[in-house]
Amino acid sequence: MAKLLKTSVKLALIQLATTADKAHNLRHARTKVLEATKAGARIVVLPECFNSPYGTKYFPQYAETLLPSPPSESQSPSYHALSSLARESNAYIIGGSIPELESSSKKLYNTSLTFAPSGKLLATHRKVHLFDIDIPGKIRFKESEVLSPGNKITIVDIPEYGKVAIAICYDIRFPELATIAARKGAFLLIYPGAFNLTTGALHWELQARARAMDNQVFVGLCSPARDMQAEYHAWGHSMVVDPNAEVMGELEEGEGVLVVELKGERIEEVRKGIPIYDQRRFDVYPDVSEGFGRGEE
Ligand SMILES: NC(=O)CCC(=O)C(=O)O
Repeated sequence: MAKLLKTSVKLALIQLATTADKAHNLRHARTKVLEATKAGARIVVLPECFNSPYGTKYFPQYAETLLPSPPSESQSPSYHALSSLARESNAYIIGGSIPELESSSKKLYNTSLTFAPSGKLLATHRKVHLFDIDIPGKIRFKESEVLSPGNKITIVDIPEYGKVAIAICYDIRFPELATIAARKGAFLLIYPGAFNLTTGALHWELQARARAMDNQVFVGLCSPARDMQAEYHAWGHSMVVDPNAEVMGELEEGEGVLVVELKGERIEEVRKGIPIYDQRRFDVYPDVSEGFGRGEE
């Protein structure tokens, strides 16, 4: 069987301290990404809403239309900063997420951009499941008040390494997305995400380890650093989990860079020991398997 992760690779998660100053956030992201690539990282991930504060009132104000051509740099500063950073650092950059304004429909999305070391945009993922929750006395948040949902699963094929699936934060709570990506051959599920002090304590690590365990793949969750002066208090604790659901590395709540080496043979080793991947009984639950695919593409 061909290895899903073709060769070992260093993955970095940047737990960035974000501010209300977008230009500062972009400069600061550059410094941290270069720190990670100096340590050997080849795939670098930024957090959800890395260029703006996280909050529905901020999304319209910080939103950018994605315009690749150079004269549009002032309209798409984050797009261009990420593209040139990928070139400068010679790494694959999974640019967390940014508020996006789709120019024709005027709709807003929470969107992740992934760039190749050439600076080329490889994929965009618009958050599919909007974060709409209401836990009395704890937290109410309704992304759907201003954002529209995306409608696709995002998998990036990196020729050197293999397939990486990208989704955003609340998307992690929907295991179908992860399972479909794994059945399509992803070796790594990446979730830029900003959980909070209520749900972070309960479910952040649990979700990461569950998605890794169910699918026997690597999982990376990348949060902004916690800022108790901000309106939204991010959980932090960015982490990488291995295909056996073991935590390979985790940050605390402050700013930090986590670099972890993903070993090429680990997925097959785990799947050999506990072969659930090949033991699924699609004959017993064919409705569930619809759309999951029967193997790698
Ligand atoms: N930004 C988000 O989608 C937050 C998701 C979250 O906190 C959760 O509990 O789920």
